[in-house]
Amino acid sequence: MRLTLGDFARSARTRLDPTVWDFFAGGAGEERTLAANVEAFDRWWLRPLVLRGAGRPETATAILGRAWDAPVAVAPLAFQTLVHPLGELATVRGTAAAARVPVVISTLAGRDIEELAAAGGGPLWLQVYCLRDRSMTRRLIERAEAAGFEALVLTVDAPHLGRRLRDVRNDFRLPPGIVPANLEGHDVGAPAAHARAEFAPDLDWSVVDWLRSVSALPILLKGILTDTDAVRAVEAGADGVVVSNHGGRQLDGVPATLDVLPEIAAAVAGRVPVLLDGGVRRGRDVLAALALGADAVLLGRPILHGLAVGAAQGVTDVLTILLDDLTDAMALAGLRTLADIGPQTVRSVAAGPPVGGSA
Ligand SMILES: Cc1cc2nc3c(=O)[nH]c(=O)nc-3n(C[C@H](O)[C@H](O)[C@H](O)COP(=O)(O)O)c2cc1C
Ligand SMILES: CC(C)CC(=O)C(=O)O
Repeated sequence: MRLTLGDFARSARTRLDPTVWDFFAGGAGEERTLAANVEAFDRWWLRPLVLRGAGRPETATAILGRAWDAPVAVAPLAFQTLVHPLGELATVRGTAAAARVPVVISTLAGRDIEELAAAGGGPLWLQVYCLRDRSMTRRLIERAEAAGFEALVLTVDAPHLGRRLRDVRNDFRLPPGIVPANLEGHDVGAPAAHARAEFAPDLDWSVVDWLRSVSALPILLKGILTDTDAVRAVEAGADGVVVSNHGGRQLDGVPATLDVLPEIAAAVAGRVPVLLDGGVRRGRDVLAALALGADAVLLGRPILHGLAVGAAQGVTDVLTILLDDLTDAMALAGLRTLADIGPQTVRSVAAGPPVGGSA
């Protein structure tokens, strides 16, 4: 019986080729950051308040003026046809069956943008890897906007791919036929070499103006890890930031996203939404992220695990488990709506026993 996202991870592992598993599961370098993302959530306890009439809590929220059923969206994840032939199509349908929340479609998606927009799912956002070929990047954005995508998520932490040692050791290559469907003529082969050849390695802050000049969609910057860059993002006109270390896949040795969230939320000071990804696996993780300043979180690898186990139904199951767990945690913590969540909702494990508490 699969009751947790960990159960889905274990089932997925038995179904996938070990080198494909390594590509999904792995991180850069010694994977310190990868491990830290998950561990960070265990450094917080929850502080429940009783007799609050919480009943069945309401998880709905609004981000960038759009209603979401819950503060959990699907992170951009490249090459989903590697997991299941339906790839992103199953993810879009499976997500919509669980909740009305956005799915962020990767620049390196395995299915056509137009096909995904026609799939009858919920809101779609486009993740942008800005390519050396700006005209191809622009065309991708224009197609997404024409198809009804609602936001752009520019990934800012990947001038090239981090050094993922599992992939180096496995000499990992995408099988023939696994291609980025929306990048005509791109035959990826080895992902790291493809990224070195095709991603713009020299982006600076002017890229935000460029994006603004080619699209009217809201622009979020994904991969912000400092208050300095969060302020810069807001000043550059970004409509939102995603606190992310790319699931530990880029620069190993950067902190867990949850650890940098408070400084970033304080610097942004409510001017734009703050999203977070990395290591979210339980309802209480969502609570902790919101308590420490996030407006919503993105879910990464567990979506791939759901896809591997049961295509669209697997994605639905993964999201349903997480959202039921969130509702359960809110009810038990006395939180009726997301507005009840704040710094008072959590307590640092490191804080030790309360001063003056009985021994
Ligand atoms: C297999 C895989 C592919 C990914 N592809 C992309 C991508 O195309 N674009 C991007 O911005 N981030 C990509 N990411 C990073 C995720 O969007 C996200 O930041 C990360 O997975 C969140 O951490 P989690 O997996 O611990 O939930 C990818 C991550 C994985 C594991
Ligand atoms: C191969 C990619 C560019 C996708 C990926 O693995 C990532 O972004 O982490």
